[in-house]
Amino acid sequence: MPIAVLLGDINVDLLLAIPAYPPEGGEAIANSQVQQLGGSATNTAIGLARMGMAARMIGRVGSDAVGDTALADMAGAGVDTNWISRDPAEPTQTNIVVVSASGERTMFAYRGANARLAPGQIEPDVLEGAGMVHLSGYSLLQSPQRDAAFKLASLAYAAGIPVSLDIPAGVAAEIAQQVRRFAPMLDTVLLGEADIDQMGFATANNIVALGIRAVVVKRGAAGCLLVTAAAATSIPGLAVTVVDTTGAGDAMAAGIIAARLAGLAEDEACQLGATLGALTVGRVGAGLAMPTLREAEALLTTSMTTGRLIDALRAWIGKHTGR
Ligand SMILES: Nc1ncnc2c1ncn2[C@@H]1O[C@H](COP(=O)(O)OP(=O)(O)OP(=O)(O)O)[C@@H](O)[C@H]1O
Ligand SMILES: O=C(O)C(=O)C[C@H](O)[C@H](O)CO
Repeated sequence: MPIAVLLGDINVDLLLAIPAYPPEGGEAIANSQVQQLGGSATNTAIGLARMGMAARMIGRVGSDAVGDTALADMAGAGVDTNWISRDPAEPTQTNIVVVSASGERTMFAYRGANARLAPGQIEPDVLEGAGMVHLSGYSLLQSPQRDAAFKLASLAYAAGIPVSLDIPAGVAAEIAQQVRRFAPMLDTVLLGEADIDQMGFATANNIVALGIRAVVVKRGAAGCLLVTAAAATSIPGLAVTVVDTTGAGDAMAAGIIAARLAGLAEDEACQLGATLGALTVGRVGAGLAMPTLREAEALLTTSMTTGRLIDALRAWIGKHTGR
């Protein structure tokens, strides 16, 4: 099976669940505190590993203890960490993730070592065995990390390897110009419904018109919309109790990439993405909390009992567990 190569942030998320936001200068006492591995592309890499896929991560952490833990956690989950460098001066990014009573996340971050990933770190052999390349939208925020992302996308495009870009909630307007610059090299773009307007596109079809083969519009509890030049297909959301929305988009990307690498159709890939997204909002955080194949199968079985996707998931499980 071809592997996925991912470029983006490697973070430690400090998740604080608060009952309500305080006024500026006030204090919110959290109901709980969880510290765990995070970073959008890292979460997607772990999600892919949880699906039994091979994932190679390109990124940068600090020369600090949290960087050691992040690398060990990723390697322990089965992600190839050989293309991750250490910054001698900047810290591993730590995100304060404030989760409100409705489960919505708001983040505070210093980008530290992530932003210092340089194009010199991207050698052509990073694409050895690659079937897909995935970029996190956070990697388009600043150079030199953005230049590294551009170099990787250019190499992949030249080699005929499809490139996907996930645009996380909150940064769309900031990276709108960069998305247009990267567009000729992109195969698939995932973005939130509200981001389409914020980026000045008005409709998902206008993004497709840039030459992008598939646009996946993330719609929270409503699921997602797959838009190609030929059709728009709605994939409904699965019913779950929302605990924390952190990483839902990252999990969705993992499902889509895994299914595509496994040769499933585009709408089935989105269905698996929506399943992993729904499972993720039902738990605290992302990182090592990314759903497994068995969890995806169990949730999908409650909404559909037959079909190629379920068969494929069962075959995957059989292959990885000998069941
Ligand atoms: N409340 C929910 N119920 C069911 N499915 C959900 C829910 N929230 C998200 N999902 C699934 O996960 C996908 C991605 O979630 P969402 O739309 O919140 O993306 P996002 O804003 O990019 O997330 P993030 O940036 O926090 O990772 C949705 O398209 C949907 O399929
Ligand atoms: O990728 C980044 O830089 C993020 O801010 C993502 C968060 O760390 C978090 O894990 C949610 O995706």
